[in-house]
Parts: sequence; structure tokens; C-alpha cells
Amino acid sequence: MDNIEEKIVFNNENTNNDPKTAVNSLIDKGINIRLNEEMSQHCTYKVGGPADYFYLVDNLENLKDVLEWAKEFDVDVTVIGLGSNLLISDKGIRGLVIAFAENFSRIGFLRALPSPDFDGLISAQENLIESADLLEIEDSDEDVYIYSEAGAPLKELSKFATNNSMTGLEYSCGIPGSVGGGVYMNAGAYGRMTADTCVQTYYLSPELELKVASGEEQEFAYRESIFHKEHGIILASIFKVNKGEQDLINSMVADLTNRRNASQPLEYPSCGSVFKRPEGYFAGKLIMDSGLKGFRVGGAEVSEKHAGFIVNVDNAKATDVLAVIKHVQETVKKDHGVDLETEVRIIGEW
Ligand SMILES: NC(=O)C1=CN([C@@H]2O[C@H](COP(=O)(O)OP(=O)(O)OC[C@H]3O[C@@H](n4cnc5c(N)ncnc54)[C@H](OP(=O)(O)O)[C@@H]3O)[C@@H](O)[C@H]2O)C=CC1
Ligand SMILES: C=C(O[C@H]1[C@H](O)[C@@H](CO)O[C@H](OP(=O)(O)OP(=O)(O)OC[C@H]2O[C@@H](n3ccc(=O)[nH]c3=O)[C@H](O)[C@@H]2O)[C@@H]1NC(C)=O)C(=O)O
Repeated sequence: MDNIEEKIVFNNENTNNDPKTAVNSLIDKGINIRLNEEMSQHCTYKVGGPADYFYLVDNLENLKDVLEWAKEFDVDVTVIGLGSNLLISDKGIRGLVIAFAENFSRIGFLRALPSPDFDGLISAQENLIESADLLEIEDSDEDVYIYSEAGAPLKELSKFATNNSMTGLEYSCGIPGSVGGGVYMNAGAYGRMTADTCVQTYYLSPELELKVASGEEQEFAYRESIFHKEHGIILASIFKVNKGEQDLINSMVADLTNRRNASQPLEYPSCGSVFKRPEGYFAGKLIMDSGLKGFRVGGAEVSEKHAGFIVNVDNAKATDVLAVIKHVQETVKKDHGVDLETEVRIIGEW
């Protein structure tokens, strides 16, 4: 973890104390910072009020400028991906939201694992290869590296690998989050997780130093990673895959898609699983056994199809979802003596 490659130097020339006035100079430079952005359009729950400032990451230079501005004016920063694991308050988010999505989402093959430093990141970005055909891979033992920026959807990363006959990322074909969110949370499904393939991650520390965590330095555990402890902003990761049989890959993707469609209420806005798996139990089964399927507050309801999901069935407010969460936790504790810990990240001003 001591691969600190570049410290971003602060420019403290600004004599103006008002972040709103100062943000205009960033906007004048062409950096797309929006004011009072409705966050319901940036999360899969479709709930949540406005963020004071909203910046969709496009490149490292602009990101650096925006973070310097936030640091200088003591503006709180919240980092999000595709908003698939968030419950955002109805009052919204004070300060700046940085979102990794379509504008910072390149994916490509690399000829080798790039060096764990700033030069490695830049060289990876400049040498992306579009198709596995150009790599001339001989056999399935050969390691193949895929670079992905934080804003790429996990589904696109999975599709890129599987369309190129690469195996290892099939499990993420239906996961609605971003690569950055997936690495941060060590996203997983059907017995596989990000930790299985993610070999290197480039991120910014809270001090705005570029850092790199390789292999076990990423400290992946169930829905955990080093980036929680470090409060790191994930920029890009490298995944190691292998050449596989296209027919087998296709049938695995079809099977996982069918299983997900059969068991999860994908027809409604949600955050996926609301609770982590408590050790020795399944959250959904405990909630179902407590008779809570269909329990509703306002427009939020425990799913009839999968009790581990709380779905937005009718213009729910964030407070509706939170009220259902609290009732579920209290009931399961009373009935089964089990504490349900939320997996969803509850953010904003409550
Ligand atoms: N298995 C499944 O079916 C499902 C899985 N999920 C998983 O939930 C996760 C949500 O991903 P996504 O929607 O993109 O994330 P979100 O936008 O939901 O953000 C969730 C949290 O991840 C952290 N985060 C997101 N992007 C970054 C980044 N670039 N750098 C640092 N931290 C980041 C932030 O944590 P903090 O607030 O602490 O800064 C944020 O609050 C993924 O792992 C996704 O796979 C979600 C739904 C279903
Ligand atoms: C959806 C998410 O990820 C999901 C991932 O898609 C699935 C599939 O692998 O496994 C986890 O769900 P899960 O723990 O609910 O697993 P499931 O396989 O759906 O269910 C576990 C068990 O509970 C039972 N179950 C589930 C729901 C229900 O209403 N009743 C019930 O009895 C199922 O029959 C099964 O025997 C992940 N969630 C967590 C918190 O680990 C997410 O992270 O947001």
C-alpha cells in the first residue's frame, strides 16, 4: 500500500470564501457541475432529494480540480456509482456528489498487468485493446487482463469479457452497479465475487494522493474492501480472466439470468438486497418467516417475490423505505433473535 505515486498539489490562491461563487470559475472552465441535482434520477430506488452540487466524473484533471475546490471550501464529498445500493434521503445531500458513470467508463484488454503507479494508470488508458483477437491468446492457462474505469456498468464489463470468449466475469452479467461500486462493495452473486478476478485498483486517498492496491492489499471480504477503511475514491481496476469456451460461457450467462429473473423483483425500483446475509441465515428467509412479505409503509413494500428486497411500488419516499427497514429489523430481532445489518448505504440529510 505504499505505492504513492503522485500527490496533487493544492492551489490556495482563492481569496473568496463562498463555494458557490468559486464553483462558477470551474463551470466557466467547462467542468459540468450542476446545482440542486435531483438524486432520484441517479439511483435505482428512484427516491431522494437534491444534491447541492453534482459532478459526473469525465477525466482525472477535472476531477482533481473539483476535489481541490471541495477541499478548499470544506464542502462535504459523497461518492456514488450507478446508485444501485443507495437509499438517499428525501431532503437530499448537502455538499458535493461525485458520480462515476458513463463519462468515465472505458473498458479494454491490456497486453500485461500495468505497473502499480501513476505511469501504469496512464499507460493502461493509452493502450487499450478492443478485441481479444488482437491478443492472439494460445490457451486457457494464459492470464488475460481487462482494464475498466470506475463508471463502467458491471454488466458491460461482463459483456465485454463474455463476448470475447473470456471466462471469470459471467456472475456479474445481471448486477446493476458500476465497477467502482462493485470493487468498493466486493459485489457478488451466485457464489462468485469481485475479489475472484480483481487484481489491481487505482484510487485516490482523502489526501488526494493516487494510490494503488494490488492483489491481497485490496483486503476483500464479504461486501468489504480496503477502500472502506481508506475512504478511497476508486478510479479504475484491472481484472484477470482466461480464455474459455464460448458455448459454456453463453449457457452460464443464460442460466444466471434465468435464476435472477425467477427469484428477484426486477420489475420494481429497488436497491437489491437491503440486508447483508447474517451468519448462518438468509435475510430473505427470516423476513418471510416473520410473515412480512407485503408489509407496506406508503409506497414501499417488502417484496412478495423475494423478502430480502424492499421495493418502491408506488412513488415511495425515502422515509417510507426507512420505516419498512426499521420495522423489519425490529420484527426479525423479536422473532428470531437475529440482528439484520443493512447492506444498502443510507446517505444524505435525514
Ligand atoms: N448482487 C446484486 O444483485 C446487486 C449488487 N449490488 C451491488 O451494490 C454495489 C453498488 O454499485 P453502484 O450502484 O455503482 O454504487 P452506488 O452508487 O450504489 O454506491 C454505493 C457506495 O459505493 C461507494 N462507491 C461507489 N462508487 C465508488 C467509487 N468509484 N469509489 C469509491 N467508492 C465508491 C460509495 O460508498 P461511500 O458512501 O462509503 O463512499 C457509495 O455510497 C455494487 O457492488 C453492486 O454490484 C447492487 C444491487 C444488486
Ligand atoms: C441482490 C444482491 O445480491 C444477492 C445475489 O444476487 C443473490 C444471488 O447470488 O445472493 C444474495 O441474496 P440472498 O442472500 O437473498 O440469496 P438468495 O439466493 O436470493 O436467497 C437465499 C435463500 O433464501 C431463500 N429465500 C429468499 C427470499 C425469500 O423471500 N424467501 C426465501 O426463503 C431462498 O430460497 C434461498 O434459499 C445476494 N445478497 C446478499 C446480501 O448477499 C445484492 O447484493 O444487492
